[in-house]
Amino acid sequence: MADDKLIIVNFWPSIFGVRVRIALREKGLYFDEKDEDMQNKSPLLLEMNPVHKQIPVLIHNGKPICESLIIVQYIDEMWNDRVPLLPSDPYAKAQARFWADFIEKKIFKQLEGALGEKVYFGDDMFGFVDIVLIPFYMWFHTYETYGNFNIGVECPKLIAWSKRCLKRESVSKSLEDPNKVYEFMMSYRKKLGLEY
Ligand SMILES: N[C@@H](CCC(=O)N[C@@H](CS)C(=O)NCC(=O)O)C(=O)O
Repeated sequence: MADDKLIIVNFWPSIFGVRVRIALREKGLYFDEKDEDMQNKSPLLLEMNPVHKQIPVLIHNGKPICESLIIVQYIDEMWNDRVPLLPSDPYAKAQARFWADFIEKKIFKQLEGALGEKVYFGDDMFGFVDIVLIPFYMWFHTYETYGNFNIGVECPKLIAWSKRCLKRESVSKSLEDPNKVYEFMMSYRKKLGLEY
């Protein structure tokens, strides 16, 4: 639909918001974004997501869709005439949903095993699981610094996969600069009175 109006209610460092950006860009869709002040949520956010009052919310022609995984699946179903983000085979689809759910629990090491030698999580097809996981990349530097570990040493295949994903315009245009995210975290912790 050419006259679709799409708005993401977002907060720029959010991993969840980036998923929505990537999915829309994979489908070649134009969207606007409204950045929220999370300390002072807008009436729009409270109206669009009255249950959780969280970003991201995708507003499609005035109607809100909440929860990033649900939003990405909505985008895939709504624009099913373009590159699919989920496989059509029910078993492969169930597997993709399983790993997306798993990512929500953030267990990277086992994801390294699930990726194996594949180009993307959906074999040659960049899709749902890739979209759900890649936004964490912009936080890797912050996790590593605060957690004092090196993701590249622990999970080299995940890092190589991240680089492949970053070659896609939908991903590189959607992710924020990891240094900017780190600076945001530092100033946030400072504001909370934490030393480091
Ligand atoms: N399960 C949600 C998580 C969204 C989420 O945690 N959003 C955070 C920002 S990254 C938020 O809005 N926090 C504000 C709050 O919880 O009051 C999703 O996948 O969309």
